[in-house]
Amino acid sequence: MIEFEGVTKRYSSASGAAVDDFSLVVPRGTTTVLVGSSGCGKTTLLRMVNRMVDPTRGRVLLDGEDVAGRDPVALRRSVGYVMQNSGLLPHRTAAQNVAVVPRLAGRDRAAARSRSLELLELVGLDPELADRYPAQLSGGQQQRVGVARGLAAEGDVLLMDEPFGAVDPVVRGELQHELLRIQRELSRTILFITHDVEEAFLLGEEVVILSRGGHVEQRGTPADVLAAPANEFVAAFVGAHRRDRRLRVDERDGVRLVVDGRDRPLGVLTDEAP
Ligand SMILES: Nc1ncnc2c1ncn2[C@@H]1O[C@H](COP(=O)(O)OP(=O)(O)OP(=O)(O)O)[C@@H](O)[C@H]1O
Repeated sequence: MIEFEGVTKRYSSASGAAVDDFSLVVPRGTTTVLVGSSGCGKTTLLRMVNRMVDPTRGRVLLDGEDVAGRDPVALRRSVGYVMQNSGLLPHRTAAQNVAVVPRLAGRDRAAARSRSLELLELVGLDPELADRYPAQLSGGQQQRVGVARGLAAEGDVLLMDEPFGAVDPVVRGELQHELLRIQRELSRTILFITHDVEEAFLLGEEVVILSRGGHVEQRGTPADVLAAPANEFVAAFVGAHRRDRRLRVDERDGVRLVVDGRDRPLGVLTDEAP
């Protein structure tokens, strides 16, 4: 479990607060997505969890323990972290990049390699690519390696900072669905940040809509937020007024189709249980 207790961050005494009095609980084994536009403080919040940023005020607790009392290096080894541009070491192969994590945790070379190959398989990387260098992989493949490396941390917390932001929409969709599958299997405690509300709705069991200064405009399940935006800011941000979000049922040849506001069919209505 990750808990933010009234955290504030000022990068300098002259500047305003990047994050002002933010509180949140991310329950164990769930995915919470922080979503908001550029500069609202998402990365600052994420980095407080592994002490890449220390709060000016307030506390962050991991499983009840204040991270301020933890050794930053040991903490960062135990918390998985996946970033937008994968952050892979260019002179290490995909398998070596992942194996670095278990090696640092004290596993021997053979055990670290076997763990690395297991994780690369879990994230859907073709085993033939394991011994390639990052520059020999596509952006999407590099991100898979980045996710495998994040999962190699021994703790159950995974921080994901716009991990799929730099890949094309098709690959992005694949990676999102892979993450959902992996999460069904592993039940990690995931804090994910994005500025893409569609991604937040797809991945988050809970979504937190932020405005400047890490101000929480609304938090809830995607369904709660979409059904009842708390205010105009949220309604505009989630596109509640967009025509293509409105669905209706259309009957064609005796089949009831669900279509969106642009007449695109989304699926078939049946009376069967899912
Ligand atoms: N190291 C730093 N020193 C000074 N100011 C910073 C630093 N890092 C972030 N800030 C400022 O803090 C505010 C929040 O930045 P942060 O990166 O957390 O936002 P973000 O929501 O993650 O944005 P983005 O989506 O663009 O990455 C911004 O105004 C930013 O300029």
